[in-house]
Amino acid sequence: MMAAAGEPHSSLYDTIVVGAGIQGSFTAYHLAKRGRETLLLEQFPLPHSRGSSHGQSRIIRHAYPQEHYSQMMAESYRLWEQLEAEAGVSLYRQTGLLVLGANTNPEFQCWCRTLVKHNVPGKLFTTESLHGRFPGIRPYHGEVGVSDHTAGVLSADRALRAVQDGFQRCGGALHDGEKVTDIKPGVVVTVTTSRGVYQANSLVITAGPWANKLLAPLGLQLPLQTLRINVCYWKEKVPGAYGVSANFPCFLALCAPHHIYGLPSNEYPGLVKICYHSGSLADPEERDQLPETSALPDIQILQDFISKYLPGLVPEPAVVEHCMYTVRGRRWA
Ligand SMILES: Cc1cc2nc3c(=O)[nH]c(=O)nc-3n(C[C@H](O)[C@H](O)[C@H](O)COP(=O)(O)OP(=O)(O)OC[C@H]3O[C@@H](n4cnc5c(N)ncnc54)[C@H](O)[C@@H]3O)c2cc1C
Ligand SMILES: O=C(O)[C@@H]1CCCCN1
Repeated sequence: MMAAAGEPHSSLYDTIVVGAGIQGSFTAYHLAKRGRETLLLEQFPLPHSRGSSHGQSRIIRHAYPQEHYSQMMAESYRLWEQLEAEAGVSLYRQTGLLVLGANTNPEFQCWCRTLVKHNVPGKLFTTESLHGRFPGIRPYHGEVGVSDHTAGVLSADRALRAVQDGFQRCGGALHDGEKVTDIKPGVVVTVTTSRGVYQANSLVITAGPWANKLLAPLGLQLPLQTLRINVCYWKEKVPGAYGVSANFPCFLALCAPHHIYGLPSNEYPGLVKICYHSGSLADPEERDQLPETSALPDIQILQDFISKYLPGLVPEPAVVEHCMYTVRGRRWA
């Protein structure tokens, strides 16, 4: 249980942030760095694995088909570097990212245009040069590739800890195991929790999959859906063959209805994290209640992909963890 850091000099905070996932934690951290009296409220004792920010790894990349994401990334990399320096920890490991697809695929062409437009260092691979550079990848249907050399792996859990510690170092108050149960808007907003009542000049809600639950009593709903994601890890037939030290990159394969993505084996030696960028509708309060529908199609899609494209992996998930996505409608947030 995180100790509640220094309480504000007055009973009124400048800002209350609801939700200490990566979004809320960074929001609170940058507010406190700017001298704002900030309270960060988290319903579960930290660290926890119920939301979207937990786990060992995330991909960071410049390459996004969504223009606005690519535009934000230069500053994002700089802010990550700043946090690493302040926290004295390493959070980012450059591995490069390979986007795999058919060169006739409009989405693949969009990725290539984005990389060129933002002068992202990278390389185009023919089917032959792709297999030559990445022997562990079999371009099953003659796919080609384009790489983003700046991409890499962020240590997710370590990043959360670093930014929450930084927030408290800047005088922020972090209350975990304290659920927000009521919000009363007004010139001063009043926030009631399972342990107290607080007031602030402004409120930021970064509740991830729980956002609409918090907004409902205020008569607000966002067009969001929450999905249960299977975070699958697959065993290397030759340990290390798909590892960071074998220069295996993060990858995104545009050869399924939704993306399939993977990271080089690192956090669990001998196991490679490869997931399907979709999942089943789930309430965050009942995330692991299996849906009535048939066996999990995403795992079957992954097994089929791995059998065809990544012959050096055992096509049976060795470990399956879970995470939540919050997506806008059927399109991805
Ligand atoms: C499997 C998976 C892989 C991903 N891979 C990548 C990747 O490679 N690269 C990338 O950039 N992104 C990736 N993402 C997306 C990224 O992880 C999420 O966008 C991000 O973690 C969302 O953070 P958040 O803070 O919005 O949500 P969360 O982490 O869910 O945080 C919300 C927090 O609010 C708290 N909360 C909710 N209600 C209340 C309440 N009433 N009172 C108090 N606290 C409350 C919750 O307990 C939770 O801690 C991935 C996500 C998943 C699930
Ligand atoms: O955002 C990312 O980079 C990864 C891969 C794509 C799906 C979501 N997670």
